[in-house]
Amino acid sequence: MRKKIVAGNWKMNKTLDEAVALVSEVSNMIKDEVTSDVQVVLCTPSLYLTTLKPYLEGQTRIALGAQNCHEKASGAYTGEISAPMLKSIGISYVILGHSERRQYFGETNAQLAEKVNIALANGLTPIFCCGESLEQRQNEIHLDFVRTQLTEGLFHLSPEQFANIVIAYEPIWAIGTGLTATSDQAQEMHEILRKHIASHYGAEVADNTTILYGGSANEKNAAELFAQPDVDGGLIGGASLKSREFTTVVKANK
Ligand SMILES: O=C(CO)COP(=O)(O)O
Repeated sequence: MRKKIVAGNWKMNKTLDEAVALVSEVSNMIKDEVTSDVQVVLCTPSLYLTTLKPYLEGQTRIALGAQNCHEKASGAYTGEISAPMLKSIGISYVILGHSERRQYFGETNAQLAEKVNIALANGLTPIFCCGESLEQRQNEIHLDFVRTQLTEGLFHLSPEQFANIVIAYEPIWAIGTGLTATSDQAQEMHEILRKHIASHYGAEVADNTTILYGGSANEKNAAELFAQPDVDGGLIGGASLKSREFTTVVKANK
């Protein structure tokens, strides 16, 4: 049985006081209202992770995650954060290859393969993002494009390593636009990705891989998206910045 996950990607939002308030509210709501075994991951700005950790003490259902890490362990990379640093503060998840990182920071599949390696070597679970642009979808090259992102970013891993990967399918045209993929579009891509994983690692590994959907997922559409057989949860941007809305999304992942 694969894990159900709802992860919040806060991106570059919230001051420290706001972050503490949001984590506290989410923690209380989840404690009181969520009975299912869904794993919640809060990917806050890295700057706050150490401060936020005590606010989740004893809260088994919520983990903290980073939004990126560097592909090297240490060195002269001003402004960067490494996987060993995240490990040293007890962080368990890291988003890798978000389309905003690919677009604004030029991250490539080859570089992401290195980031995945160092994240795994430090006991972090990568949430590996993939997804096509609107133009690629209109030109009907989106399936191949996303399959290649997985092949080049992940398929060098052994089956044992791959078992620690979470995939997030985030069509770029749906991110922050209010334009969600329909549940059929999400299911179609998730099924294709699972088959692609099966073609390389076999059906058992593919069946056990958690594949999240991201892109304008919110309290209104989450239940329908999560009801799709190959959609195991969500990577939530805007809707993770409000405690009530995010908790409603978490509860939708039954
Ligand atoms: O990029 C996303 C999560 O990583 C999705 O963002 P939105 O939910 O704001 O569209």
